[in-house]
Amino acid sequence: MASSTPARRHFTVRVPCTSSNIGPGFDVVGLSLSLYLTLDVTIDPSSSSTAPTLSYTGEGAAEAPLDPYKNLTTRCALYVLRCAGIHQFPTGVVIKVHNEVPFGRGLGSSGAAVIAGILLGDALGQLKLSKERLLDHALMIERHPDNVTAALIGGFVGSYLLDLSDEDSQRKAVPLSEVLPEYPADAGEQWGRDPPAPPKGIGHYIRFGWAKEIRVITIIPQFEVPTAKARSALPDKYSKEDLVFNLQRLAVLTTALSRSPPDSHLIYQAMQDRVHQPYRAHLIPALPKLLDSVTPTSHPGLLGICLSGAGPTILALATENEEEIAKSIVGEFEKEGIQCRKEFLVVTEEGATVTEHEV
Ligand SMILES: Nc1ncnc2c1ncn2[C@@H]1O[C@H](COP(=O)(O)OP(=O)(O)OP(=O)(O)O)[C@@H](O)[C@H]1O
Ligand SMILES: N[C@@H](CCO)C(=O)O
Repeated sequence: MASSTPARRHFTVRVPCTSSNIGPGFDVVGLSLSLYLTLDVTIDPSSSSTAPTLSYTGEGAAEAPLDPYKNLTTRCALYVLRCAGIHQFPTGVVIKVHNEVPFGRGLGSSGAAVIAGILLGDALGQLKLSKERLLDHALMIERHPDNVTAALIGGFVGSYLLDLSDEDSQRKAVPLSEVLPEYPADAGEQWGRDPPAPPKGIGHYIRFGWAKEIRVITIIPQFEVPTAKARSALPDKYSKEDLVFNLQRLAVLTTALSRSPPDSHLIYQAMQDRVHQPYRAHLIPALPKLLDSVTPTSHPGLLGICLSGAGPTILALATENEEEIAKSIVGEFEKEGIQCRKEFLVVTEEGATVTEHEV
């Protein structure tokens, strides 16, 4: 019997940006927000092109590699395919990327790129992996679960990663997003060795509620802080007092943000942090001043303020007066000679999506 030619396909992958930590929840909580990384993907199996053709518009267009073996998203897709025993991309893949998520600002651009790549690999291989299995792959690439879990699941999410074995945590064949700029030479697809599939069920998460009154203000400075640099500024050990300080606040915060009407005094205090922000202050000049001067007393309507992810973006939560709050934060950055853009964002109920279109 003659084998049938694979059908042409057209699908869209859409992944929200994320703000992680929300003060005390370092590497634990993430919030998915309404700036998106979108891939428009067509597959024409009759094409002679073996490597995907990538084009890219929007944030990061000048930096993002268009070589599919170097680009973070397509490397993640290839990782998923190879874990499933599929050694190459299908022929005739054309990917048009449009990105609204600024690079290196603390809004989860790398997490969005990783989730987009995992979903791309799943869709290209028609693997139909479960959300849990998709997350396993993402967590082998971005080892802190906060951004990738919120980007995949949507909403306000808490998560943890099970301890990996020494062998799993050191696998060179995984395209680690913050550690390696690209696959190490001996893990390239032409070497033909497929990476072992990730261990099963390594990421566990829960979605929290989000009070409908809470609005999200992001102030995005015009400079980047690479996450790897912001993580290397952190100490290896913490005092018992500082850990207890954060644990107490995080326990209160996850429920406080779900209650209507939101209690500004409870939330403001519960968003204080001693685990990452103090150690990153030298990377974001206005940060200490901002955290001290923008309060529910000085700015009625404000609920809390913190560094978004590894920074430099500032996340402020408020029930009203968003314009005034944003203006004050922008003003503090301007005093340091730093220009910013402000975005009033919405918490996305839906996480990452893949939509197949008729061709
Ligand atoms: N859409 C994308 N396509 C390709 N590479 C990307 C994309 N988005 C991000 N990256 C890569 O990830 C890097 C930024 O990742 P980094 O972890 O430093 O910051 P971030 O994810 O924006 O911030 P945070 O993790 O604090 O939220 C970029 O410099 C780029 O190399
Ligand atoms: N939790 C991470 C988020 C950045 O990706 C950090 O603060 O380093």
